[in-house]
Amino acid sequence: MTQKVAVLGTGKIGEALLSGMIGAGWAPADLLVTARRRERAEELHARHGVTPVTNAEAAKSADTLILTVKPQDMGTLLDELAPHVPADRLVISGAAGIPTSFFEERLAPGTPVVRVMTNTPALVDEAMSVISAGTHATADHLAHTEEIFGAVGKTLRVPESQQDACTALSGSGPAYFFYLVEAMTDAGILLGLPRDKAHDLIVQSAIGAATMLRDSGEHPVKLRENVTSPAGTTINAIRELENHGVRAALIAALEAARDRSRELASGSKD
Ligand SMILES: NC(=O)C1=CN([C@@H]2O[C@H](COP(=O)(O)OP(=O)(O)OC[C@H]3O[C@@H](n4cnc5c(N)ncnc54)[C@H](OP(=O)(O)O)[C@@H]3O)[C@@H](O)[C@H]2O)C=CC1
Ligand SMILES: O=C(O)[C@@H]1CCC=N1
Repeated sequence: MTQKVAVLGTGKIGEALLSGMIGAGWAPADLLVTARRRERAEELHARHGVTPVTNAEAAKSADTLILTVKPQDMGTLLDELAPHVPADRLVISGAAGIPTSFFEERLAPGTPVVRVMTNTPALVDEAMSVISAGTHATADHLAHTEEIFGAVGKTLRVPESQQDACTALSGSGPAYFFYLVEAMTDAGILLGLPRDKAHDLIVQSAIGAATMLRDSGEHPVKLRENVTSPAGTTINAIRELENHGVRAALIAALEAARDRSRELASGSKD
């Protein structure tokens, strides 16, 4: 039997997921999308051949509903959806912070809910998607969710109690690396390199380091030690990073992201 999947609130994450699913073999005819603005719905149809519908139509005709609106818009979307979602639909939330109980309290009793935190490398099929079951989600629901998010990268099951931490690490994670590249490119300019050359040097170093982290099987400390020659250049840079508290800043930054994820749990506008 064909499984229809609807993405509700198809913005950056929703579109990356759609695109990956189509690339992995899903038929556009089996994919429904909703958007708040008509021109956005038309754009998605033109780009991917998917069918724009209303939120209520999606709830009635898709087997799986993937909700990818901002956390602050989730309450409004659920108010609109709840009367139309039969209890046998799988509801997957891609929103930061919002617990599965938020959905279970608003949808028909027994509705299976799965919470997923993915990240923007979904655009290049290198996402990290972290998956947790709600009260009524079964092994089949988790497997189906893995099949969907597996189209855009890696998946990992975690207890829901770890979702806010995972949001801080991998959900927001790409932003920290982009920030580092931006700062290191600025350093290149300070050292007299043209911006485009500095950018290329840093990006290729990032790709090389990421590939080694993934493929070498070595601990990051060992990989760093291999770059750090006695009385060499790298140790001078590392001393400055330590002097400026970069390690402590990163720990505090991720803790702040985790805390914000917790605050988003209510789906309120604050
Ligand atoms: N961006 C990221 O790196 C990540 C985001 N997330 C989570 O994914 C979710 C989406 O984020 P992102 O894609 O960045 O956000 P976007 O703003 O790009 O996408 C959300 C989309 O939902 C639309 N929308 C809002 N309300 C409704 C509604 N009632 N009916 C239909 N469409 C609606 C918005 O319309 P409009 O364009 O008119 O505003 C927008 O296009 C968030 O919950 C976020 O926490 C998770 C991991 C990473
Ligand atoms: O910043 C945010 O709230 C979203 C969730 C994880 C990444 N971006």
